[in-house]
Amino acid sequence: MKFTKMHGCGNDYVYVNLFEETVKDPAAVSKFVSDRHFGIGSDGLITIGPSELADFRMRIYNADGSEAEMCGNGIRCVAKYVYDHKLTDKTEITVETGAGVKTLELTVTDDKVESVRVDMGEPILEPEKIPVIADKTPVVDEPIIVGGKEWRMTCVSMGNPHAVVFVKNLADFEIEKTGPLFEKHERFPKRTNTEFCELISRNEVSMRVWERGSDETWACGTGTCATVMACILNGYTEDKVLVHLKGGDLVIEYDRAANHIFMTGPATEVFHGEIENSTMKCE
Ligand SMILES: N[C@@H](CCC[C@H](N)C(=O)O)C(=O)O
Repeated sequence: MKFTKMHGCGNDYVYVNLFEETVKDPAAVSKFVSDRHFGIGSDGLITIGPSELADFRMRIYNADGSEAEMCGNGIRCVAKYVYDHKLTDKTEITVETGAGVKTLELTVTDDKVESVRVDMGEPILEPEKIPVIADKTPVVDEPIIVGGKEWRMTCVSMGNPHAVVFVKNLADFEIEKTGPLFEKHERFPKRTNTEFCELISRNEVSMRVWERGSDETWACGTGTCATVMACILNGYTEDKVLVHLKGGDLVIEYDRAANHIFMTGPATEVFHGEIENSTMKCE
């Protein structure tokens, strides 16, 4: 199986081009390739293939093999892959995801994609659609007991579920202790991604993320959008925010008139490789 390793702000995936390759058991392949000791090393697997609804279709599998609806950093890398590998010459493309069709604008320098602006669509705030067990809409600054302590969360779906929690002293925050308890908390029927954030100003936020199915990652595009929406719902920031993540920065803009969120950020190709299906025990 030929693959390409790419990342967006350090959120890294193994990408497989389904125009050339077949992946029979993506959940098992994702678990194998994601292993940083016995596999390739990544936060999961992303496949790029044909679509009947859009220019391309992407599917995203977390490191534990579970399939997610959408990946913000991944979709920017998909745009870079299809343009740089000459599957398209368009600089505005559409990509089908489990969270609907997204439109992307590519910024190209020396015939390579440098950054991508994605229309991430409407933030979803109804608890049953996120899903989170709560009795009010939107779920803003809502108390939740996790690990014997009361926290406050704001919940947003960007096609996938997010709980946003504001903390002080983010650098020292014990994310590996609290993240898994949020992820598997009974109030999240489909588990959740959790963003822990510290406000810097009305236009700047720092964020760390515990991802459903992939543990702590260095960035999360959908999580960054959910964070900015949570900041706006709590009255903490303006509509355009620079978000600092462990692996880089993303710019998120909420267009109130359209009720759409736009994400702009980099996409990077690291290396290509080939791996035997027998090595992955997925023939
Ligand atoms: N890293 C991603 C989100 C990947 C999926 C997530 N772990 C989930 O299960 O919903 C991003 O950049 O958005």
